[in-house]
Amino acid sequence: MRLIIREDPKAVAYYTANYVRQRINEFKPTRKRPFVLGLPTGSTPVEVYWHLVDFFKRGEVSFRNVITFSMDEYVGLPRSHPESYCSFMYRHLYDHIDLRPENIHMLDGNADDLAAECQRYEDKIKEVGGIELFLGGIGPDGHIAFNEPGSSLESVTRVKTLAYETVLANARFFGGDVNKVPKLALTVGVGTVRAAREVLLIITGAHKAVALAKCIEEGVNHMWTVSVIQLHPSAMVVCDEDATLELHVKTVRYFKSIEQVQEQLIGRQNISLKGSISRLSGYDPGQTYRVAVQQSTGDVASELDTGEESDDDNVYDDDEYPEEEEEEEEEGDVQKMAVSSSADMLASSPSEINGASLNGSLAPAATAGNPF
Ligand SMILES: O=P(O)(O)OC[C@H]1O[C@](O)(CO)[C@@H](O)[C@@H]1O
Repeated sequence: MRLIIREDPKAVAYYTANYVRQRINEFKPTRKRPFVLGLPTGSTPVEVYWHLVDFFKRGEVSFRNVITFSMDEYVGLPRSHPESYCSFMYRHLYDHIDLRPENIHMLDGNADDLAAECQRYEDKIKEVGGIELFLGGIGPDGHIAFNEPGSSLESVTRVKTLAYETVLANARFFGGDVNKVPKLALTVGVGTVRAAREVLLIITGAHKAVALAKCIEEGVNHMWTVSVIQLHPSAMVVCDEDATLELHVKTVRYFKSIEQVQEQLIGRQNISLKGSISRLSGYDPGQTYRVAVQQSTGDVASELDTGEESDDDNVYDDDEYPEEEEEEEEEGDVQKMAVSSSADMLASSPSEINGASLNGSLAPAATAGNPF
């Protein structure tokens, strides 16, 4: 599992959106070979979606050959209700990008037969070849999607009763009135998330610090369903500093040092987007070095190996990172997307890459695209 720690929720959102953009572009989806993306709701991913909309508007990513599956939906709330997860997804993402309507998949919490609806969803996921990347959030009680404590770690899409803690947490979306929060939801299962080829979780805020500690430092446990990602071969958690408050200092340093060593010593050019080391060009095991921690503040936070210091804080210049080659797309309707170098991936904010920050106009206004 990778744990990527960024300064604050803004840096987490940018890192995550940038990662999704690059995964889609590296995949080079076509109509016949679409990129299948699982998506969460909640407040945490909102800024991720703003960035994705921004990338789309700038022509840096297309969703034309992306298929999406939402993680969950309330039972009994009309789809047109502003707090339905269906409305949420249109408001924050779908109304603003080029997804084909037929590629949008959501659970229907008003279906006559909820069990059949859940089975339909599982079948559809299989039919499109499984989920390539599941983006997820968690609740303060460590639930992933709406898989509350005690959920089977093999569970699939089903009806779930929400824990009181979750109802309380979500009351803020219903005028603070717990009585207005639906008590049932349809949710993909823990097993559904595990079956995705890659899982990326975003966890921010001190109120999720215990859940993150349970996820990272303790065993796999159905009372903290997020902990199941320890068993996943390709899982990454992107969190902010506040969410690390319950982790041991040693754990935080460990994960930060892994990122630093990879970036500074092994070299970004040798690391794939998903974190594996594929080659070792320019790597010198005997080199003396100074590690600059590239936090979003950009300051130097630690030094490894006290031998001779290099003149530069950065061992590698951005210019040294090879550009990925662009290939011809298979189909005429596929927009060509530039694949950014992995140097982009490691940046924490838009200004590090584009020299411009996200402008406020990006926050999408509620529009009428939600057909429900
Ligand atoms: O990001 P927030 O607002 O804390 O909410 C996260 C929640 O949203 C969910 O994605 C529910 O859809 C859960 O995984 C989690 O409960």
